Order: sequence, then C-alpha cells, then structure tokens
Amino acid sequence: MKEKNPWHTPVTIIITVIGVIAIVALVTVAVLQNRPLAQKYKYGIVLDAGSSHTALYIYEWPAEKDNNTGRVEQTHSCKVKGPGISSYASAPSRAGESLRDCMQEAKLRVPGKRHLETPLYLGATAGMRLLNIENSSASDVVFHAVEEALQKSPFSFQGARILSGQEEGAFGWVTVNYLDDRLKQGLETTGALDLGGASTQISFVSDNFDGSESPENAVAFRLYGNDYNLYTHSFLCYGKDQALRMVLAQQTQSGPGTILDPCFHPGYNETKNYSVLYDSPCVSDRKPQGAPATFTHLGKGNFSQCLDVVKSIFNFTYCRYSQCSFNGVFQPLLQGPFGAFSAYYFVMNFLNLTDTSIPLDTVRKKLTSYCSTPWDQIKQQHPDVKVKYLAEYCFSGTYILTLLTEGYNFTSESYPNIKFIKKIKGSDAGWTLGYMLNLTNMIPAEAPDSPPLPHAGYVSIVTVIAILLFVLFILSLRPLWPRCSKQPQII
Ligand SMILES: Nc1ncnc2c1ncn2[C@@H]1O[C@H](COP(=O)(O)OP(=O)(O)O)[C@@H](O)[C@H]1O
Ligand SMILES: [Ca+2]
Repeated sequence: MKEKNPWHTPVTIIITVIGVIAIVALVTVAVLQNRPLAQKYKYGIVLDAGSSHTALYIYEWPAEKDNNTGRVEQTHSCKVKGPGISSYASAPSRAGESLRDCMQEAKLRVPGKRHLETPLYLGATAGMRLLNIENSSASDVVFHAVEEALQKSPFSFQGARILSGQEEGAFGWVTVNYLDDRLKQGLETTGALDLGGASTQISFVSDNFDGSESPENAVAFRLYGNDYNLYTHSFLCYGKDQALRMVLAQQTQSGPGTILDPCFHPGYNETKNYSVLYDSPCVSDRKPQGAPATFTHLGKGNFSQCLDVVKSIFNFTYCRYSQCSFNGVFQPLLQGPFGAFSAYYFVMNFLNLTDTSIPLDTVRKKLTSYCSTPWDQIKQQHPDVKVKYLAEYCFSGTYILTLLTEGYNFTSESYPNIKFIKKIKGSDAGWTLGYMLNLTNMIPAEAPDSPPLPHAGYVSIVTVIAILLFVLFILSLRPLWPRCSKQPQII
C-alpha cells in the first residue's frame, strides 16, 4: 500500500491556495491604494500689467496637492496687443477692451468646469505707479475700466492693484527660487534681477543683512520651515525706457533743436517731440524752458561716450549707510548666484551676450563695435526685429552694463555669477508666479510632512513581509511534512 503524501491532503492544498490568494490580494491592495489618482488640475491666472505691455499667465497644479512643493507650472501665456494699461489714461475703456483676446484664450485653455473656481489677479507695476504719482484720479479710472472688464469673465476675479516695488522684487525672487526647487530643499537661494521699462528690481539674501540698517529694504519670509531675510529694492525710473528718457533729458537740458546721441547708431535720424519726451514724472521737472516743439535725434554710435552719459543719471556722491548701490540706497554685499530676467534677457540675448563667462572687457569691445555699426546696416541685418527695440539695443546694452557694474557693484569676479534667463523649467521668470503662490497660500511656512517611504519602497516591503509570513506559516506546518529518510516499504 502506498503511503499517502501529506502535501496532498485537502487541508494543506486549501491552506496553500488561501495563502497565495492572500499574498496576491495584499500586494494588489498595496499597489492600488497608493497609486496616484488620475491627474486633475487646478488653475490660476495672473495678468502682469507692465509699463510697456500686459501679459496673461495661466498656471496649473495637481488638484490633490495644492500646497505641496514645486508643482505649480505655467501652461500658457498671452501677450496683450497694444501698450501697457497706463497708456490708456485718456481712453480708459480701451484698456479693458485690450484684454479681451487674451481673456478669450484663457477661457479656452482652462477647462470649463474649473472656470468659476479659478482665481484671476491683475497686478500693475511701475507704469501705473508713475501714472498714480502724476495723476491719481487717472490711474483710478484705468483700474475701474480693467476691473469692469475682468469682472465679466467667468473666472473668480480677485481684484486689480498696484504692486509696491518691494512686492515686485520679492515675488520675482520667490518665483525664481520656487521654480529652481531651492526653497523646499533649503538650498542657497538665487538673487533676482528684474529690468522693466519703468522700474528695476534687485533682490537677494546676504549674510550681512538682517534689515536693521535699512528696514524698508527688508522682507522676511518663512517658507518650508526656513527663515529668509531678503534684501530688495526697486528703483523707480530706472527701467530701461525711463532711463532712456533721463539720458535724453540729460542731453537736451538746454532745449536744442538737434542732439547728437552717442547711444544711437550713426545714421539714425528721427524727429521727436519735447512734450512726449518730458511727459513722465521721471523727467518732467527738467523740461527746458523755451525749447522748440521738436528736436532732431541723431545717432553718433560711440560706446564710451554713451557710457559717460548713462553714468550721469546715477548719483554716487552720498550714502548715509555703511554701503550703497546708487542714489543713496543701501545695499549689502552681493552674495550668491543671480538670475537676470525680463528686459535683461531680451537685450543681452539680442546682443549675443547671455554668456557671462565672456569677460567684461570683451563685452565692452563687442558693444563698442555694435554701437558704431551704421543704422542702415543694423536694419538690413535684422528686418524682423521691431524698429523701436532695434534702435535702442546699443543704449540698452550700455545701460545694463552700467547698472550692473557701477550701480549694483558687480565686478569681473562676480559678473559670471549672473545668469541671463527667460524661463525656468517652462515657466517665465517674473513676479507673477510668486504673487499667485503667495495669495493662494501655496507655499507653506513649515515643511510639509511627507510619507516616510516612497511608494515603491512601501510596496516592496509589504511584499517581502507577506512572503516571509507565508514561509513561516509553511514552516509551522512542519509536523505534517513527509519524512525525508526512506522507510522500507511493506508490500
Ligand atoms: N524683445 C524685446 N527686446 C527688447 N526689449 C523688450 C523686448 N520685449 C520687451 N522688452 C522691454 O522689456 C521691458 C518690460 O517692461 P515692463 O514689464 O512692461 O515694465 P515694468 O516692469 O517697468 O512695469 C520694456 O522696456 C520693454 O520694452
Ligand atoms: Ca515687468
């Protein structure tokens, strides 16, 4: 008689099958439970009403992870046709109308079912700051017109306002460091340099700055459990368009009929209005008495003379602090890497000078040669570039170099710490993202709790433990195991 194999008893077979099913079920649950849900996104829209133009940015982030880190991304941007909203002071309703096309685009880009819950912000910068100084009721009327237009959109309009210079600088810094994932990881931060048309901002963290020497330049943040004492300053009138007005005003002090401008190409020849040139609080007090209605603006194309006249709009003579940048404004020692965006990027990119490993002497040589190139030749070489921009790149390059080296005190050693950037990981560098993150409370003050194990680690550990338990269980059935030693068989 054959001895019955104990493994083949119905009990052990059932136990084994149940064991295998249990392990499969356990692992399946572990995998499914922790599997990321199908992605659903939330959206936010910010309108950047700059001095020269308005742009709309749409941001999106996974719906389940609002205040998790580094997950907000720009999905779309739209450039509003026409000038900045501050230019519509005399026809305010057109300021509202100008936003229509971009708002229409936003309606198509944000899924319909998210429209009502999508916050919409409009922030205005130095153009509106200047209009507000010049004529505050005109700026109110412009705001009223854009608010009326935006309230009609299906989005959740959160208001239109002028950002302070500190906010503009600080939010630019937040954007750059958020996109670079530096805040969440508590890494050394990157300073932010923003050049607009009407103002320019510098923001950075410096070990020798705690805000005590100049509290108006200090912004304190607690982000992801780290404290930051940010130095920031916005120079009103030192955006490149207003700086150009100041440089021209410098050369038209006596109200001449013709000026020979070293910052414009030889052969450049345009008739300009005195009233238009001096129509800005940055220069209005300097309007020459008894000047003719117009002047002829001729180019001379001389970089070193251009440098001199550009330098003359900076005041380095007084400083009531331990150290200053210019115009008596406190600035601590420069520290760390810097990202320079907006017009810094546009200008340096056009001039092929975004590579900051190019020595400053070489940059000067290139500008010398570029500025002296005849205007006809420049136009011929760049038929696709807007003539207004094209005419000003020599001035703008010279201005940027002066602002960075003479103004902010970058040296040959520290200049390579600057990176000219337009976008970081697909999102534009600028104040808008930082502004939205702040207003939606999307950057927590404390570091968020994260699960102790990543998903894959969790699943592997559950699987290993399940298999171990099963093996232990099998071992516990040992008394039922068949004997190993061969027994004489009785026939
Ligand atoms: N392609 C370009 N080339 C040169 N300059 C540009 C280009 N695009 C934009 N700009 C300039 O960038 C600046 C943007 O400033 P803006 O944000 O409108 O003003 P602000 O920030 O002072 O309110 C303007 O001086 C504008 O002329
Ligand atoms: Ca700007």
